[in-house]
Amino acid sequence: ATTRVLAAVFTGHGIAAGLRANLTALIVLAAAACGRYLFDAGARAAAARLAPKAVREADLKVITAATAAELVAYEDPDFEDAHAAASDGAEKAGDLILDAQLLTSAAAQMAAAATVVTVLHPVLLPLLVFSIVPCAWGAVRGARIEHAAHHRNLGDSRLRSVFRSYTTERSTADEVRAGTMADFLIRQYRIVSGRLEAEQLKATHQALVIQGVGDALAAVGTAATWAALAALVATGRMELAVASTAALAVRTSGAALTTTVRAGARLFRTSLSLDDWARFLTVAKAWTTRRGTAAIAKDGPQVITAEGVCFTYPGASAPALDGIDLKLKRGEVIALVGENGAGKSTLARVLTGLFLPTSGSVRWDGIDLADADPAGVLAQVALVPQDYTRWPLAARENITLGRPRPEGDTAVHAAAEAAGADSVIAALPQGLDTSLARSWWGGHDLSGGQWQRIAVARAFHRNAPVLVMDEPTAALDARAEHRIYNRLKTLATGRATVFITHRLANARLADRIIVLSQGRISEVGTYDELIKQAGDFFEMLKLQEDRE
Ligand SMILES: Nc1ncnc2c1ncn2[C@@H]1O[C@H](COP(=O)(O)OP(=O)(O)OP(=O)(O)O)[C@@H](O)[C@H]1O
Repeated sequence: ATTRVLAAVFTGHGIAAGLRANLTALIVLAAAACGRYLFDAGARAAAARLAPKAVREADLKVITAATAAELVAYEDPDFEDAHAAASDGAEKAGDLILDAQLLTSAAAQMAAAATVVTVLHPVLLPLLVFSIVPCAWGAVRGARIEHAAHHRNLGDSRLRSVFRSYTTERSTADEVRAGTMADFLIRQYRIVSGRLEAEQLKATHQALVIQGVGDALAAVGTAATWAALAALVATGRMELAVASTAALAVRTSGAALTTTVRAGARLFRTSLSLDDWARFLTVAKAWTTRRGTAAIAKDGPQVITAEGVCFTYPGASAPALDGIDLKLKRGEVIALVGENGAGKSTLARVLTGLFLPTSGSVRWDGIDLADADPAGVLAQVALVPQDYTRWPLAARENITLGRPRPEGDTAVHAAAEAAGADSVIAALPQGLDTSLARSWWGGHDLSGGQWQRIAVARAFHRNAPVLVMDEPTAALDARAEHRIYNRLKTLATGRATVFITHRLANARLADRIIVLSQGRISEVGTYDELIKQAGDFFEMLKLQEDRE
């Protein structure tokens, strides 16, 4: 149709008459242009609708895989790097849709133009291909080089964003100011940024050289196409109107080529990021499927036994736990004491199945936790960790953690009362409905000790048969601490309870005290027995009493 319209224009018998005679061709051209516009707009609209959904689903996969992985995975820097790359990849999932749409439409345009060129004269096609291939090669190689640099930079990128958030976030704002740390942190930020930029610049240079070679070869191909076209016209083997259509097609395919190569290279880079996303899902799965499916009794274990338990953190040179043997019965309260770094928190995590021992075993009623269904195990555990989280949620959700009991708020108030958090809730403007997200409008904040009472209330509310509290009263005033330990005996009835404390007088209420030293059990006994032994425990207690 284009050739017929052009021929009508170029014949010299009057343009209007020529066009009138070729009205059908003109209508075909107009319809093709409108059709193209409509299809293109439709494709863009569809891509714009799909892209955010793709990002959401990809991100949810990362979140689900990360939360299902073993806790110890977070101790492995490779897992963290893979996680960062996957989060990056998930964000690019939307680009994948948009780039794929752009690439498809550009490729369709190029294919159409190439078909036209071939129909007009077959010799033009190989020349056109010669102008495409080197350009595409250069772009793909360049994208690969830049992505490899991005990969090498993953650790530093993570470090930089950590520096950034530590420097500017509310939780660290007081230390940054009181410690006049801002200059130091900004200097560190600059150092890491410098490393990142140098690596990126090196990669960009390499990519530009490769792309330059590809583009130069492609330019030779394009020049050859134009030369062939000129030769065909000059030797009378192609009419001028046909040559004009061919010239239009070559121009169209040239423009489409540029878009195709750009979109293709971007798509390729995005696909490499999605490779990272997929790789993380595999890595996380490997950290998920390390346990069995044996079912734990629904009402929790009667006996927890640790035999020859050793635990070494990934990458650590020395074990944090070394040959621990221990038996904890339901209804018993055990206090774990020892110096900083002795292994108390690690042992608490191993006994509750949060970590699996590197060697040895932890059994709940004879079932090795390595063979047990992890969800079934953790459903029986209530844990107050040393570093509890100040969830940006309402007070109610900060205690129920999204798992309300059938009794509703009655259970929440009972748990709060046992943890001494009832007075905290009573002072909140909207009681349990008060948002504890200070950074958001209308949020309310609590003091360190008030937060700790809420954290203890969480564990009490969970009403699980295995209760583990890691320094639950470290931030509490004397009265609040006294109240919790007074209540503990009652709350521990029918449960297996472990608490970690540095205030050794609190260990008096435990049925058994276990003293840890450098990952080993150094003493075991009741409070009175350990005092009689006059060993480590007695010595630490004396030091504490003398100080007080
Ligand atoms: N993520 C980790 N990677 C490597 N080593 C770790 C990690 N966490 C703890 N450790 C090491 O494991 C040992 C035991 O740590 P753990 O936190 O269990 O001690 P703790 O007795 O609870 O100490 P504290 O009284 O200070 O809370 C320490 O030597 C510590 O340095």
